[in-house]
Amino acid sequence: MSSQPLIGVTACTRQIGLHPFHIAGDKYLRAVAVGAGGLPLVIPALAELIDTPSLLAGLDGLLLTGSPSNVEPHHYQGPDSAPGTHHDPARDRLTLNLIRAAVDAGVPLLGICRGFQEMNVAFGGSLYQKVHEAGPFMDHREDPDSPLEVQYGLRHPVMVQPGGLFERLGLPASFAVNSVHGQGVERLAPGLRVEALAPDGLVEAFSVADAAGFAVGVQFHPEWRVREHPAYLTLFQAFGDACRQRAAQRRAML
Ligand SMILES: N[C@@H](CCC(=O)NCCCC(=O)O)C(=O)O
Repeated sequence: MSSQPLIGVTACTRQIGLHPFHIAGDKYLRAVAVGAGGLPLVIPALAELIDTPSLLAGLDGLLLTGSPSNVEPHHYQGPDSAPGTHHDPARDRLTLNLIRAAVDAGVPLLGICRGFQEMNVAFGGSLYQKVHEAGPFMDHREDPDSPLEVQYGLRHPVMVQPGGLFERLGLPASFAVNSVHGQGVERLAPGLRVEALAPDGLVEAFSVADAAGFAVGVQFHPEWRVREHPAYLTLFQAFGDACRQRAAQRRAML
């Protein structure tokens, strides 16, 4: 039997030419393999065709990817989006339920950027639709005209909050991260514990306080060059360890 845990990776819907596709970025799939040591399995945004309990029973972990699209604001009772905002309602339909079910089932979970925002919404939190217009915050968006290396380069530190999972994982009190998002956590959902903050006070990471397994969301992108950044690697390795533990439990039950 394979020692690689099977890790579901959420897909976005995308029209390519005349055809609709379900896609997941290469960097997420590679980070699952090289950072977490897992076998990535892309999960299409086909909520109506997926039996969630059966899917979760076959998974050792779940990675919620980032995306240029934004969660539709009606999911958090927010005002309508500005005209032209990119949404992906099929992805919302899948992920918001899947997140709650995964945590209930003890499936290890790592949410990145949109995935982190989805976790907050799934548990009853709300989002700033434009962080840069919301008050004391810096502009957390990338410059879309700069090379990818620059867009995903280190932009600001995050401050690890004492007494939490990040501290137990041995992450330093402060480390530098990238920043590639326009939205952010406004009201933190009940049951989420802040793990790290940006210097402007924006929530950059949380864990699900009473989750049976690893359940972490990060606003930054640890999948980017995961092997080159010690804190990114620590997060993916901890996620992979939790997935291997679940895989061993699942095998023991066979
Ligand atoms: N659209 C949201 C989430 C931002 C996000 O996930 N960015 C990543 C884009 C592409 C990728 O790296 O997968 C927001 O703007 O806050």
